[in-house]
Formats: sequence, C-alpha cells, structure tokens
Amino acid sequence: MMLPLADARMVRRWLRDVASRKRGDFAVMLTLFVLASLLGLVGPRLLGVLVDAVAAGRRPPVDVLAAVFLAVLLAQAALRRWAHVRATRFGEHLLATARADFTEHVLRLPIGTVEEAGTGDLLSRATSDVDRIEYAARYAAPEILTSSIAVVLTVAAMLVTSPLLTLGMLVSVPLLMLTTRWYWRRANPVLERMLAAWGDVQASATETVTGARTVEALGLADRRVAHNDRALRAAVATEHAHRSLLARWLPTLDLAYLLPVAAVLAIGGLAYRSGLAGLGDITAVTLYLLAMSAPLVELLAWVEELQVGSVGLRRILGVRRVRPARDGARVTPSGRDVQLRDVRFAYRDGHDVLHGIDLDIGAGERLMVIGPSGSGKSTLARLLAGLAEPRSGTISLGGVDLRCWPHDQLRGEVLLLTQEHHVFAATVRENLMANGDDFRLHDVLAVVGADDWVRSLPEGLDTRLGPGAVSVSPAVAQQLALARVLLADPPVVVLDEATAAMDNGAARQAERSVAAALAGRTVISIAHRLDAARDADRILVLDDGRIAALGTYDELVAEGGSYARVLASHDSPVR
Ligand SMILES: Nc1ncnc2c1ncn2[C@@H]1O[C@H](COP(=O)(O)OP(=O)(O)OP(=O)(O)O)[C@@H](O)[C@H]1O
Repeated sequence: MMLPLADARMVRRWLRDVASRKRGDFAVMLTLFVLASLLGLVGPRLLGVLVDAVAAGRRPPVDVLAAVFLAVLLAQAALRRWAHVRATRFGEHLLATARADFTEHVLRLPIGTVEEAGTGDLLSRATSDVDRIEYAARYAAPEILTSSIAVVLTVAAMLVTSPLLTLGMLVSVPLLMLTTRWYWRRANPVLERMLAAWGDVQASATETVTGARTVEALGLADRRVAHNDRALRAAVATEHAHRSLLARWLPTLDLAYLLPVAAVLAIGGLAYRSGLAGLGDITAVTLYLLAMSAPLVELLAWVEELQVGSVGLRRILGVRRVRPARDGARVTPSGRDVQLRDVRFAYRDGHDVLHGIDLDIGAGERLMVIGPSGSGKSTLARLLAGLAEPRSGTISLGGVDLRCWPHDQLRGEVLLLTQEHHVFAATVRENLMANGDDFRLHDVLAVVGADDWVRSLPEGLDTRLGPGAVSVSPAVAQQLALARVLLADPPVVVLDEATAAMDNGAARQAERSVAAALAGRTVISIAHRLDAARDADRILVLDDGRIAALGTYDELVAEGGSYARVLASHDSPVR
C-alpha cells in the first residue's frame, strides 16, 4: 500500500493558508515584482516614441531618452533583485511550513499504516520530495512569478498601445490551449509515477544498507543489486516518459510565440496603409512581443520544475489524508481490567491468524503467553496495546473499547515493549524520556541491570549514545527500553520477548527485578524462556491463533499434555 497523494484542491488551500500567514510579506513581494515588470515596459514605449518622432521628421532628444532608458534598466534590475530576495524568503517560509506540517502529521500516523506503506515511501517523501519542493519554492516559483507578471503586463501594455495590433496574438491562443492541455493531462500521472519510482529506489537502497549484515551473511548481494537495478530502471523509464512529453510539447510553444510576431507585422502593414496604426505603435507592439520571449522562455524552463515540485508537495501533504491515530475526547474507564471478546485478526483478507479469542485479564494480573512460533502471540500483543485493531470482536480496557480511546490517553495506560528497540542519537537521559531526578533514573537503571554500565560512561547520564558516539549493544538497548517503560509506569504493560537480546543470566535477573518493579500493574508477557512461568498468575497457551490452554502453572501441569511437560521441565524454550 502506498500513502495517498493530496489533490489539487488541498494543495491550493494549503498554499493559500501559508500565504495568508505571511500576507504582508507576500504583498510586498508581489508589488516589487509588478513594479519591476512595469519598468520593463518603458523601453519599447520609448523606442516607439523615438520612431514616431523620426517618422514625423522631428529630431528626438536621443541623449535624454538614452539616459532615461539606462536609469529605467538600473531601477528595474534593483527592483528585480529585491523582489527575488523577498521571494526566496517567502519560499523558505513555505518550505519550513511544509516540513513542520509533514513531521507533525507523520508522528500522528497510525503505526499500522506506516508499516503497511513501508518506511521507504515515508522516507522519500521526507527527503527527496522535500528537496524537490525546496528547489521549486526557492528558484522556480520566484522565476515563474516574475515571468508571469511580466507576460501579463506586457499584454496589457500592448492592449493600451494598440488593441487592433494586439489581436495578432490571438492566432496562438488555440494552439497554446490545445497543446498545453494535452501536456498537463499526461504529465501529472507520469510525474506521480516518477516520484513514486524514485521513492522505491531510495527504499531499496536504504533497505540494502540497513540490512547489510543479513545481505552479507546470506550472500544476497547479487539479488539486492538486481533489485536496486530494477527499481532504478523503472524510475529512469518514468523520467524518459516525462522527457518525451516535454520534447513534444516545447516545440509547439516556440511556434505559438513566433506566429503572433508574423501576425502583428501583417496586421500592422494593413493598418498602417489604411491609417489605423502609426509606425511607432507597430514598433512598440512588435518590441513588446519580442520582449515577451525572455519571460516566456523563463516561464517554460521553470514550469517543469514547478510541476515536479507540486507533485512533491502533493506527496508531502498526502499524509494528511490518512486518518490520524485516534484523538478526541478523553474516555472514563471503569477500572483496568482487559476483556477480549471473539477477537479475530487477519493480515491478509481471508487468512485469519487469531480465531475468536475470548479472554479476561484482571487488573494487576501477571499473564504469561506461550505457544509455538507463528501461533499469534506477537499479534495478540499488538492488539492488546491498541497498535492494530481486530477484524471483528472487541478488546476493551476498563469497559471501554480500545477503538474509542484517544491515542495519547491509551499510551498512558498500555505500553508494549518488543524486541525491537531504538536507541536515539541523544544522551542516556534523553533516551530514557523521563523527567525524573538522577536518583530515580539510577534506581530504575539498577532495576534493569544497566546502572553499572551508565556509571562507567564518561559523562554518566549525559553521555551521548548512538552513531558517532557511544555504541550500544542490543542487550543494553533492551535494558534502556525496559527502563523507559518502568519510568513511564503505565497500569498495563505488554512485554513481547522484551529480554530476548540479553544472555540467560542477565535476562532472568532483569525479568525478576522488572516484575518486582511492576508489582500491582497488569503485566502480559510473551515469553520464550519459561523460568518465570511459576511467577505468573496464569499462563495462556496459544496454538494456531486459538487458546489451547489457560490456567495457573499448577493447573496446566496437572492437566498433562505436551505443554505441561514443557512447563514442568522448565528449561526447554517453547516458541
Ligand atoms: N506483518 C505481517 N504480515 C503478514 N503476516 C504476518 C505478519 N506478522 C505475522 N504474520 C503471520 O501471522 C501469524 C502469527 O504471527 P505472530 O508473529 O503473531 O506469531 P508469534 O506466535 O508471535 O510467532 P513468534 O514466536 O515466531 O514471534 C504467523 O503465521 C505469521 O506468519
């Protein structure tokens, strides 16, 4: 699944919003562009005056006219530069807003959506698409604005000079409209595919780099190279498709610009003979037309960049169309008991991996979930933490369906800790994400067995971790993640093989200490080590997405059967 794209209306509304937040700056920038373009119109008019004077046998003040011409040119250059500086500043504002908006919305995306879309799509939106709109906002938009204003004002000046001669421009209108419509209709879908294809290239490369060890261990290098090549070829094919559209569209524009010059000269000749237009007017209008070529060429050169940028913006704003993780009014639960009723879940339609789970977990209970690999333990953990929703059936906490809990409130109640931990490139203290004083932090670190390690670091809690700083082993990353949970202290904790990366002794020690620290909390732990089975209030055995057994340790052992034997032997892991 790919994340959606924003539609043109959403983009327009967003641009209007951003512009209105800087209304003053926007107005100043527009005024500067208009003034610069107005000054650009003075030159042809002056030459028209000159021609009229010569035709009438008068001696025009050439020196004065030349001085005025030069002054106008200088003033125009200064205004244009000033306008560009303002436009660049406005572009920065636009870019900063797009980035902030994107980050804000991404952080609120439901984790299930992110997982389905894959990080590649998000990553390319956050990096290469932002680069594209940065280029469009900084360079293309100001150039296009200047050129469009210049074109509009030049046409206005032509109309004021001679409406009759300006009619000559009309010859290109049908050609322009038809070819431009033809191009735009085809270019947008091609650009959408192009940006998505470059996203795939980035995703493929990122995946290869992050999974480099696996690639090396399994000898997958050739396959990964072939995969990257395929993604690259697909992206290049879309680039070609876009270039070939441009190659067909651009020559028609050249024609659309040359035809009016011929038409104006033809109309001008006839009008001059019948006394409807003077030589000065014909000169001025022809010069206006020729002067329009520069902004038109600029416009065309940049419009492609702007179009790419606008598709980039549609991709960036597209994340807004995903329904954010629930937020809304806080709910009032009655207690903390967890109830599952006929819970079914499928990753793919028609392939349930949980088949009607009914379960009551009392507040403060310690439930251990065991079962063979693929029996649905991790899936159950994710559902219990509200990270995924059942296909049918309900899961409630304190009598309130998890679907009704606002995201933030639920995170304060239930935390899931899995084997995958992220250590942020930040200090130990920042990684713990808690405001507790140092005593409390050290206490908790001692509980998870990481205090000695932190105290051995050069700057203790203020030591930076992560790439380029102190590297963290998977076992320590797990200890830090456990510490984070203890500091957050939620009433319900779901631990999904949360100590798998630690060696047996450290894991046993950490599990005991964490269990003691979490006394009174509801703890649902998915375990591959069964040493702690006796400590659990009840044990749930899952098999092929169904509850195979549920009871206390003694009850399960008394029942007999394969699980009882494994439990009784304690040392053979059940997965
Ligand atoms: N993201 C996914 N997409 C599709 N199928 C999935 C996904 N995650 C798990 N499954 C499938 O769902 C079933 C249950 O998987 P789950 O990971 O919940 O089992 P588990 O008991 O936790 O296994 P393990 O002990 O190996 O982690 C398995 O058949 C698995 O292949």
